[in-house]
Parts: sequence; C-alpha cells; structure tokens
Amino acid sequence: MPQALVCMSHSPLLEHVEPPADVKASVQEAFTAAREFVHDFAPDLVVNFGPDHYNGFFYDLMPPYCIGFTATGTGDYDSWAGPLNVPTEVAERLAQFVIDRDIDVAISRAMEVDHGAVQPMELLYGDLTDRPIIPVFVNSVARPFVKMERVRRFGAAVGEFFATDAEFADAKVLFLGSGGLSHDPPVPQWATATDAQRKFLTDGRNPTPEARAARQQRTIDTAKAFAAGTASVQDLNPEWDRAFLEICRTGELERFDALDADEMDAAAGHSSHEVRTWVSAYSALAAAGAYDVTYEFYRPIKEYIAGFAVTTATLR
Ligand SMILES: O=C(O)CCc1cccc(O)c1O
Ligand SMILES: [Fe+2]
Repeated sequence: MPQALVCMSHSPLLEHVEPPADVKASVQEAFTAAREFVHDFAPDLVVNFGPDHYNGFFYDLMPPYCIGFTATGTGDYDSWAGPLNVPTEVAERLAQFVIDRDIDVAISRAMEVDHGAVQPMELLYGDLTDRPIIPVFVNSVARPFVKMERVRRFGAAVGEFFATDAEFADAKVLFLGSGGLSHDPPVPQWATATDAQRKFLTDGRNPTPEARAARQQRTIDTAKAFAAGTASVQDLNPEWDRAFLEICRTGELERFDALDADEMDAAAGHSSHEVRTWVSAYSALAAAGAYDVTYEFYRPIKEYIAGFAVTTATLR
C-alpha cells in the first residue's frame, strides 16, 4: 500500500473560539483518527496540497498551482514559522514530470506557506520537519480560477509521478489536502476590496505585527458573531458539503468538473474554493488505482467558520 490520503478542513479559530463541548470533542476525535491513520501508514514523504490566504502568494504574481522546492512557514495565527523539510531534488523532478504532462505548473525556490497549508501537518505530527514534505500550493482564494477539470488533471499528474517513478516504487507517500468545505470567512476579494485592501492583496507580504494582529482579531470577532447569529457571513452549506464528500467517496472524480466557481461562491462561500486542494489530493491518489475512503467526519461548525470535514483513504 504505497500511497494514502488525508484531506481535512483547517481553521485558525481552533485555538481561539470555543464551540459547544460535544462539538469540540467530536473534532478532536476526528483529529485522533487521522493521527492514528498516518502513524499506522508511516509515510516516507508527504505531498501537501495547501491553499494560501494572502500570506505567501499575492496579486503581484498569482499562479494557479506552485510546487515548492524549498519553503518556510509564515507563522500567521501562530502556525509553523520555520523552514520545511523539503526534498528539493524530488520536488524538481516532480515539477519536470508535471510539466511534461502538459500542466504548466509554477515553481518556487523560496515558497512561503501559511496556516492553511501547515495546520494539518501540525495537527498530525506537531512538527513540520517530522517528515520530508513537498508543499504544493493550489490557488483557492484569488480569482481568476482555472477550471476544476484542470485541478483534477494537475493532481493526477502529481499522483502519476509517484505511481511510476522508480525511486518511489517501494516508498510510502501520503497525499494531504487542506481546506474547505463550505465557508466564507472575512478574506477580502479583489472585486469588492477597498484601495487599502487592494494594496494588501497585491503587496501584503511581511505585515507588521500590529497589522497581522488586527487581521487575526477581525477573523476571531467574526467567528464569534457568526456563532452568535449576529454576523453577516454567508451560511455554511451542509447539503453542498455532503454532495462533495459523496464524490470523494465514490471515486468518480470527473464529477468534480461540474463545480463552477461562480456557483460555488453563491452556494458555498468564497473560501469553498479550498476544496481544490481536496480535488488535487484525491486525483493524485486515484492516479495509483482504485481507493476506499476509510474514515469520514463532517460537521458544520460556525465557531470555526467551516463546514468541517476530515477524511482518510487508502488504495484498494
Ligand atoms: O484569516 C484568514 O485569512 C482566513 C482564516 C480562516 C477562517 C476560517 C476557515 C478558514 O479556512 C480560514 O483560512
Ligand atoms: Fe482557509
């Protein structure tokens, strides 16, 4: 069983806003299940499909996907702030393979990854350097978006590399996807942003501690208000989330192609695009063969501003 998958929502609010005790306990149980899964699997390498929230990628140069050859955590919301343990030579060969499959992926030799990319690894391993990891950015927040079909093909190309590369014939690779499902946290969008917000979206790297703290407090305040029913935040959409999870379960991944960005905004919120990391990760796993989803947790959680899901999968 050389490959496996964990896909999970993330939320920087996990440590900042308290849902009811039973809800919190159920999420912690899901994390425990995922942790046991990865410890049993014991991957030699993690391929980490992560989004970004204008901490590492900005509108000065916004690729649809990017493979990191070396990478550092930005430390937003107290997430991982140091270097990642990236096997550069493998990342380089992966990028060449993907490009040869006609997917024009960007690369970075100094990638910056935020809470959205590192939180699953922190929850599963506690330490971003515990395993060799290849960080793969999948744009999930900054329009324009490529079609979901392209995201699926991108993930499949990544998966094909590990399914066919001689060096990985006996290696265990974990595909990790982070984000979603339905949610609409207060991340500015270009189309409706003020001039000051547009400057941040374009040129917001390395914020002052004050600016970062203000941004984080705004998210925390919004989450508390959303849970109290007083925020004008778009509702979570459990139906949409369950339909998405159903596609993951069936393995009929071409069905993801019908996900349209405008419809997703309307039905599931402006951050629902984070499921692009899931589409990539599931497609990567499916490139090696049929799989089974072995664990699924789902709960819409306003305190975390997330249709919160955790899934694990193994090859059949
Ligand atoms: O502050 C931000 O930029 C967004 C934080 C955030 C909140 C809820 C769910 C998420 O997935 C998320 O990323
Ligand atoms: Fe996010």
